[in-house]
Amino acid sequence: MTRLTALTHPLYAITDSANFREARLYAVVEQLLEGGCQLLQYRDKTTDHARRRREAGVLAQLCQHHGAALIINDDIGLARHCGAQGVHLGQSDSTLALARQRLGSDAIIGITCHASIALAASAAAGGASYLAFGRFFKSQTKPQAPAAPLELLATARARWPELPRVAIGGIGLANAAQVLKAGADYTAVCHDAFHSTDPCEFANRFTSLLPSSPHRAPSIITLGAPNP
Ligand SMILES: Cc1ncc(COP(=O)(O)OP(=O)(O)O)c(N)n1
Ligand SMILES: Cc1nc(C(=O)O)sc1CCOP(=O)(O)O
Ligand SMILES: [Mg+2]
Repeated sequence: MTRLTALTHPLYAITDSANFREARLYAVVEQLLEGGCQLLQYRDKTTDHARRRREAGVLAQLCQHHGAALIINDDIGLARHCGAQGVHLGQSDSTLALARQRLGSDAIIGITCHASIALAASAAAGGASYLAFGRFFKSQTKPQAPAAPLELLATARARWPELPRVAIGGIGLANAAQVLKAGADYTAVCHDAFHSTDPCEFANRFTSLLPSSPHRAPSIITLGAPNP
């Protein structure tokens, strides 16, 4: 029987693969996982397929060891190859339907919706596991990403209360609480997570940023179960 794990930690770490590769990448990821991070995205925009396969394989093992979920950015084939729990797809990537067909009903499939409720409606209707909105702040990793207002998160929560919302773009310890309060379930963080002097402590500090409600919203990703 599949063991279900509720991913309650609000940090969704995204690898800074432009600056961290192989051993240095694994070292930071291990610390983030030790600090409680339960959701990791491998985002590497290169075409070095051998290294990408190697790194994704090691990250899959590290995540499994810590009970965390590994999501692969853009690449459904790599997600299948390394046994990741899902993929993240943007508007110019493969389709949600193809990802669902190739990865199955339990897979976590996240969709970039930028600042658009119309894109979110299409992702929700197509069976997305989470909706990603952003960029909310100035991003060092992707400065050209289109900006989004924080109010969007409450609008999405009202319309799809059970569909997890991920916020992205320039998020760190200084503004994550604001984003969670505005209606995000998860804060996706690349630069600040990988450039922290103590990634374990960085991840750990996100635990105390959760909104004070004793019951987290129903929109929590569960590993091993179709979502939402
Ligand atoms: C959690 C999350 N949200 C948004 C993105 C951006 O995806 P995309 O628009 O496909 O851009 P790239 O990341 O592929 O450059 C993401 N990766 N993760
Ligand atoms: C990959 C990505 N996508 C974004 C979007 O808005 O779609 S912002 C972004 C970069 C996130 O990294 P950082 O935490 O360093 O800002
Ligand atoms: Mg993409």
